[in-house]
Amino acid sequence: MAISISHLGYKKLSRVIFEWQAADRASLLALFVLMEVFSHWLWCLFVWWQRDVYVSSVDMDLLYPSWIGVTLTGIFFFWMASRLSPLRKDGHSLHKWQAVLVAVYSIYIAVVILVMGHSSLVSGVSLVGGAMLAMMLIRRRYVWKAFLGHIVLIVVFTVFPYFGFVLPTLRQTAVTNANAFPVVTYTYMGYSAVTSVESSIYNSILQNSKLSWETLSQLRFSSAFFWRATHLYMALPKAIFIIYTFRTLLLILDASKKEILQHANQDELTQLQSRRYGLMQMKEALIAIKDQQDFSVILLDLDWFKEINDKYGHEVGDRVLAEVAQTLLQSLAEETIISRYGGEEFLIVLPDTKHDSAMLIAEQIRLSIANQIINVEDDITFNVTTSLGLYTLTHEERNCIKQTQEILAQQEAPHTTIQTKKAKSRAIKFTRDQVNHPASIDQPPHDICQRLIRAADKALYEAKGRGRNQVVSANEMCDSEEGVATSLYGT
Ligand SMILES: Nc1nc2c(ncn2[C@@H]2O[C@H](COP(=O)(O)OP(=O)(O)OP(=O)(O)O)[C@@H](O)[C@H]2O)c(=O)[nH]1
Repeated sequence: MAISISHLGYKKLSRVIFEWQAADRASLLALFVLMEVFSHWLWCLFVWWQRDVYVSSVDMDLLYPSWIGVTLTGIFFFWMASRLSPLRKDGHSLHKWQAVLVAVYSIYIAVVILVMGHSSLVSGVSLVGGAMLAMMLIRRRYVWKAFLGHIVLIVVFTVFPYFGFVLPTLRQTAVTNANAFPVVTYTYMGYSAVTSVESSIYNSILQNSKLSWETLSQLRFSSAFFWRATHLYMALPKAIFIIYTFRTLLLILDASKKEILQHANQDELTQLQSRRYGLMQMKEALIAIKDQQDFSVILLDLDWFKEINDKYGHEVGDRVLAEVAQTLLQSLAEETIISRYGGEEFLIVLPDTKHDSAMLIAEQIRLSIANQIINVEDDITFNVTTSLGLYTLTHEERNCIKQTQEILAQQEAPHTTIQTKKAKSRAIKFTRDQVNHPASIDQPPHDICQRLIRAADKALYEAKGRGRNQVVSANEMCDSEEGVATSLYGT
């Protein structure tokens, strides 16, 4: 393998395997197959060793050619595992080798199922599990084709006997005496034969309702027990291994999903929420707000930031942004939504905060940042100032919006209730789009976040115009002029 794996822990090792090159993963699959073939080889050795015991359960004439077949297949996969890794750069022949690998393995497994007898456990695990494992490690197109071919082979083998073809099977199959113990079986057993074998085993083991070691050791003479144990031996280690690999894959997927979400939701430089995630959180907070609660939004922009960049360089500019973000995180409560809205602009959402409290908080933020000393080098320090625009959506205004939504909804209906003229005219524009997108009148208008931010932005613009390093409230501007109100309620 290309990577030394001795020092890697379980999780790291799992991740490393999925980051391997295609050729290394294909040779890993060849090695897994080799392990499986070797376990089949050991089974043949065991049966040959105990041939006196199993001569009545296993067709010994077929055991030897099967054993030779298993040995040759094992040598082939051993050779293939050693050939695949050096193929890393040659994609074309790698594809060819992958196709050969799955084709030979599919035929091998089909023959194993055939000669071992149709155990649903072995065929199920091989068909589904083998395909899943191979899809993780080599080209999916080949595995898919092999999977379909495998299904065809199983169907063909199943219907063959109905056309008079005798297929070879290692299993001696015919019940000669189901009541004797040890039971000798020669045919493929039907349900009633299996039941009688089970009950004779049960009666023999539990003599006088007690477990007897002597009768327990006699179990190995039972053909039914032997073949069940064989099928478990063939299927279970493979099933456990495949489920383990799948679990590992899912763990890696979970970790990757978490990483991707973190990248999408977090701004890398400041570690604050990204603009998209901040807006999403803001909308959720707006939906969750209770009847009597007010909702405040602050837009904060660094003053003369271009000059800082020009004077000290972009790296220092980046550090300023990161330090301002840290100040925001430290000075605001946990439920506050803080996101990087643009280059040097931050959006702060204060759910359940009245206008006066929000003004106090904004003023505190401004002071904290202004008092923060930025060190460029040992002897060079400076301060940055910020301008903040604030807007508070009061619960009265929200009620007004809600009422207007109701008015517009009722205008669709034949009977309308009488509403105050003022509320109607203020809110009608705000909710016009909502009626065009009729979700629910309990939901805020779909672009309400943009409108609140737009109002805060007007106030921010005003703060810049008044000389920077100050907080301006859009609500106070709203009381003195119509501009902000129009931007909030208009389109
Ligand atoms: N270092 C750094 N600079 C950035 C980043 N994003 C935006 N900027 C810079 O921020 C500056 C913003 O400049 P302006 O929009 O003119 O604003 P200003 O200089 O702060 O002036 P006022 O906002 O009017 O006080 C630009 O020079 C951008 O290049 C960033 O991530 N890192």
